[in-house]
Amino acid sequence: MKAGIVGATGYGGAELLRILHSHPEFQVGALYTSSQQGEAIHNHYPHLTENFPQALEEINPVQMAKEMDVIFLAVPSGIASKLAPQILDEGCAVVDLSGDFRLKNSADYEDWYHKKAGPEEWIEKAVYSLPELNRASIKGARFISNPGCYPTATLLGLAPLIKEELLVEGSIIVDAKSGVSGAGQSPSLGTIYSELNENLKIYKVNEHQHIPEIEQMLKVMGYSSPITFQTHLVPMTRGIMATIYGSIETNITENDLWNLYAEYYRDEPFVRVRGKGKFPATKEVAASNYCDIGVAFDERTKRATIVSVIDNLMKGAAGQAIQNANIMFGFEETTGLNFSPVYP
Ligand SMILES: NC(=O)C1=CN([C@@H]2O[C@H](COP(=O)(O)OP(=O)(O)OC[C@H]3O[C@@H](n4cnc5c(N)ncnc54)[C@H](OP(=O)(O)O)[C@@H]3O)[C@@H](O)[C@H]2O)C=CC1
Ligand SMILES: CC(=O)N[C@@H](CCC(=O)OP(=O)(O)O)C(=O)O
Repeated sequence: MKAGIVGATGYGGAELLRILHSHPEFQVGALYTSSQQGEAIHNHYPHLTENFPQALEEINPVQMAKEMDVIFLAVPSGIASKLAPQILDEGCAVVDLSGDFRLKNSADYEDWYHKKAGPEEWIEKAVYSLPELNRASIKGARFISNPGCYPTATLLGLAPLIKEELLVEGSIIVDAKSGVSGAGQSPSLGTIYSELNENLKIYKVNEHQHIPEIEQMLKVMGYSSPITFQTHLVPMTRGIMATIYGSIETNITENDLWNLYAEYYRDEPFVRVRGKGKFPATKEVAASNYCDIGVAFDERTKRATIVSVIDNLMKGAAGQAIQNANIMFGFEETTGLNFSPVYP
């Protein structure tokens, strides 16, 4: 299968290349760029020297669709909404890493992303794919909308509680933290060293574009109240930790909660539930496609605390995109993704 990558010079693109380099089923057919046509990728990323000799090509959706079996869009939101329809119209499969086709309600997209939504027809056809929660709907799809990084950590952390209808409506609070690679490679004041180093900042308070994405999926799963969701920038390169709080009125113990999570994720290759009293750290999933989860229940406050960690560029972006592409094309879901985390 020939895979083309648009936005290969970005962080998500670089991770796609790292995975595809040793993927037995997908071969990197072409790399596309809006700014570096004719250059070799190793001029931008010396760590890829000799891995990908082909020159970066200009973005021509019709041509790309003719030459590739699947196109990964690792471009900013607002760009994918223009490219994806043209590629799909030519019959080529697309996996979109951006937020452009995740929200089924265009008005929500325009409110939270402050950009014009893509064509209604393709918003409807896009399959929002978090495999652990809805892998059945991915098989046979041609257009995958890959979930956001924070929603992946949050929804995997919440799913067992939502499925068992244990959470009191309106009680979910998510305190999420991300490494700076989550903001991509383009420099900005907030991401320069002197602003980040020895610092911890909250951002997009009550305005984060991932709030409607999480709420949309929770609704499908049966929980319809709004959530409180806040994001913080941490002076580290990779990783997301979502610390999730929710009230439980049913009579349960911490042991019950742990058994629920262990059972729910027992057969999932990429979700690892920590043992009782143990909580994951971001480094324990670095550069891997794992989501690691720890759970606790405070019998005094009747509140559950769920800690969910992922690598934002892997399970939060490129890793999950390949996982989805594997399912879409009928390959073993874990193909090319059996990385142990990098530690320390
Ligand atoms: N970083 C993360 O942790 C996550 C990112 N995402 C999403 O994935 C997508 C890629 O993110 P990321 O790799 O971090 O971003 P980067 O900013 O690192 O890279 C984006 C790439 O998009 C290309 N690009 C920029 N403008 C245009 C344009 N007008 N037309 C076509 N291509 C353009 C650029 O490549 P060139 O100049 O070569 O064209 C650039 O390298 C985004 O939508 C992001 O929101 C999703 C989950 C997590
Ligand atoms: C640290 C950091 O800035 N993270 C970014 C993640 C954005 C992202 O991945 O955007 P979409 O999923 O919406 O495409 C943010 O919080 O906006």
